[in-house]
Amino acid sequence: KNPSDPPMVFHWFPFIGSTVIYGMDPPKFFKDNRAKYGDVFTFVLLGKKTTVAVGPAGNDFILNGKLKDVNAEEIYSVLTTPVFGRDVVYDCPNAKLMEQKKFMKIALTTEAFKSYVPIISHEVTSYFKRDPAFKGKSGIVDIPKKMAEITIFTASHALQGSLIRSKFDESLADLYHDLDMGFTSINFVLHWAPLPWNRKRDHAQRTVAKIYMDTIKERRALGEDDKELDILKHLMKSVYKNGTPVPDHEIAHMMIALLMAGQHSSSSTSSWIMLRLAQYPQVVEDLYQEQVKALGADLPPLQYEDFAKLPLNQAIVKETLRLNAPIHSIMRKVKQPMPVPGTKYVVPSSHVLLAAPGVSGSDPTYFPNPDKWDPYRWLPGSPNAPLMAQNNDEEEKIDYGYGIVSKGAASPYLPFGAGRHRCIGEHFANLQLQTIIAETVRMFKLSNVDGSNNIVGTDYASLFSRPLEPAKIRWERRD
Ligand code: HEM
Ligand SMILES: N#Cc1ccc(COc2ccc(/C=C/c3ccc(C(F)(F)[C@](O)(Cn4cnnn4)c4ccc(F)cc4F)nc3)cc2)cc1
Repeated sequence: KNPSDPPMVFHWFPFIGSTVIYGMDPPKFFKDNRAKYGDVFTFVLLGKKTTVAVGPAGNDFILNGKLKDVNAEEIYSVLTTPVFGRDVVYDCPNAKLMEQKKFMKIALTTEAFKSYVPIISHEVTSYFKRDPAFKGKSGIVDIPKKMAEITIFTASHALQGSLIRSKFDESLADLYHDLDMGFTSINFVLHWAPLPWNRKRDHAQRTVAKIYMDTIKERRALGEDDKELDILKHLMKSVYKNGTPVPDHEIAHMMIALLMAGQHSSSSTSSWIMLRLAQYPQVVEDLYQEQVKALGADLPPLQYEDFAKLPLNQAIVKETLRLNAPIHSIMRKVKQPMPVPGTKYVVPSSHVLLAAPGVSGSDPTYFPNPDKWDPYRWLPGSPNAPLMAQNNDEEEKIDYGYGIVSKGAASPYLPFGAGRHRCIGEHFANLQLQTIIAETVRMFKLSNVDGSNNIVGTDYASLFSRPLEPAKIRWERRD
């Protein structure tokens, strides 16, 4: 035992270590061990020594780690490459990922977002009108299944274009399901195993990639007639710094990556949002009134500019992501010994680093009454207002090759990560989720089936934490 090693969480068995107790409830595991060992401690996760560093300093240490010290692709590639396909995201040097993120981010323009709002609105309202679970005056529905469908339709149509969206009504839906079976945290370990779902995953990956490549050819043939502002169109025109145009198979694989990212994060988050609104029916009424006051009692069709006038609608997404972020653990391989600033610890190169931004998101130092879901805390004048470590304009900014991002070093609220691997889908996700909320509260009142203000527990076993199912809520159509 090296005196500079961070403290080790007590465990009975080698290899298993603390895997099960961590996997059951990661936030509780982090909180309990933070109380015992402080902000930096090591635990054994499936045989790997995993050093956790929590709090704003821990977030900064890991998320702003230097390329020479920390590596994401060594951890994630075994999970993502079989699903996304080769040569993209974690199956290529980081410099290439930075260029791929630049291409994706450039496509997500304000002009594109303005075109997305009517698309997302229409997908939501037509879904609620045609789905049998929402027939009649009121009813009870298992909401996660419905939100998974709504998010795949809205994300595929907006981000991938109407041609891809139309294919989700046919073959793409089942193929997506097979691909999704391979996107599980079990594959962090058993990615190599010839398990039945891994064979289905591989077949689905090849078939979906081919659908994208055929669509690319279709749209090339359309030429200037093709007016849609989706990412696929933009990637077809993208060229790497070394002069190479992005190959069709890489475009297809990036589109699969974006589909998986957008789908899992938004379907989990939108499910949590619906469950929170059912937990607090008064908030649904406040959201409805907010729209009436800001947009007029006749509630005209939503447009991009409206969301700036709906602060409570925006706060719903922020507060839900504070307590129910889909990614609870961000991991990096340590490449060379890393001294932890302000401590005597040095993290050895055999360790994996784990950042858990959600820990500071639930820390009373920054969020008074942290365990209460209170969207009003993000609006001026709330007693539970966040005590941010420092305000945003002082925050350090940096460009890793895909645009200026805040280092987020001091921020206790990082549901979209920070630094080189920071999310590029944040603005799309916010637009998509806010549109879903605004359309839903126009059509329905929501409440818990038993009228209580309880909420279901979290399933941490899957790759993205999500509500334990079934998660039923009661809806009532507004007359
Ligand atoms: C509520 C929605 C979302 C949340 C909470 C979320 C969260 C995150 C987080 C925490 C990271 C950092 C991962 C790491 O550091 O290892 C990340 C990265 C990323 N996300 Fe998202 N995300 C969301 C939606 C999206 C969407 C809609 C897209 C695509 C359209 C997307 C694409 C990406 C990409 C490309 C990265 C970069 C990964 C890297 O550089 O290694 N995300 N996201
Ligand atoms: N016993 C037991 C037992 C033990 C442990 C456990 C559970 O332990 C863990 C540990 C870590 C994790 C990590 C989650 C994780 C990381 C990366 C990714 C990702 F890469 F995939 C993503 O960031 C996703 N993303 C980004 N934005 N939106 N989505 C992404 C990036 C780019 C891209 F283009 C597409 C992408 F979609 N996805 C998820 C999850 C569970 C259960 C049971």
